[in-house]
Amino acid sequence: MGKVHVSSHPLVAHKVTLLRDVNTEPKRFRELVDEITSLLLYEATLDFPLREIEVQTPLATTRGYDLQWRIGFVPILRAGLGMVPAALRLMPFAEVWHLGIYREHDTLRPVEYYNKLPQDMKIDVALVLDPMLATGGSAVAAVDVLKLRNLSAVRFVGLIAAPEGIEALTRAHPDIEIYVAAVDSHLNDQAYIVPGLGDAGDRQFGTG
Ligand SMILES: O=P(O)(O)OC[C@H]1O[C@H](OP(=O)(O)OP(=O)(O)O)[C@H](O)[C@@H]1O
Ligand SMILES: O=c1cc[nH]c(=O)[nH]1
Ligand SMILES: [Mg+2]
Repeated sequence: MGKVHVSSHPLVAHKVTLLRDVNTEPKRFRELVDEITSLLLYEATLDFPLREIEVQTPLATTRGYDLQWRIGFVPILRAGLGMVPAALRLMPFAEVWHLGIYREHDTLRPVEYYNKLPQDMKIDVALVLDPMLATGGSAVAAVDVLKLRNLSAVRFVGLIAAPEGIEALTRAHPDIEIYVAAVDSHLNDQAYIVPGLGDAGDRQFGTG
């Protein structure tokens, strides 16, 4: 059974507050997305399995560790793109599999528009990256895509979630782990997260 991990790190709380602020400009907004992603990924990888290896220091041979899992990042376009640099900085050996999904304005249903994922992804764990978990439609669709490729170890890493999104994602995929910086109050009548931060894609890329 998966679990919902809501960060209790003081730096995350501080940075999410700046991220929410309507006066935060796209440049600072992108920096904050990057900084919070680093902190969340620290938490999302805490239990990754290790394999013992030997390492030669200038003085001696000693025990060292290598990560056992091959890691893939699955950013959901567009807004998930802003989480990729931090992810690759921490895990430069990981693969990045882009998935284009947008939320249709009227129906709020997820529409997949870019997917070049091969049937055999040759990774052991997928970290789905998307700042917002609102109705959960986009995240559920992304995990559906991964499960069709027989990936069972999937973690969702996001910045802000609505209770409705958490409920939808855990109901559709009870086995996945969810890592977020904050869980907000509710969705408004256009399914925006309240208080939230507005449109994460528009705020990063200045398109609002
Ligand atoms: O949980 P949901 O109700 O599916 O909503 C969340 C989705 O909405 C946003 O993307 P959006 O559709 O705005 O696309 P964009 O990233 O291209 O702006 C966000 O980045 C998620 O992918
Ligand atoms: O509040 C929301 C909901 C969906 N997508 C966003 O970018 N923000
Ligand atoms: Mg958007």
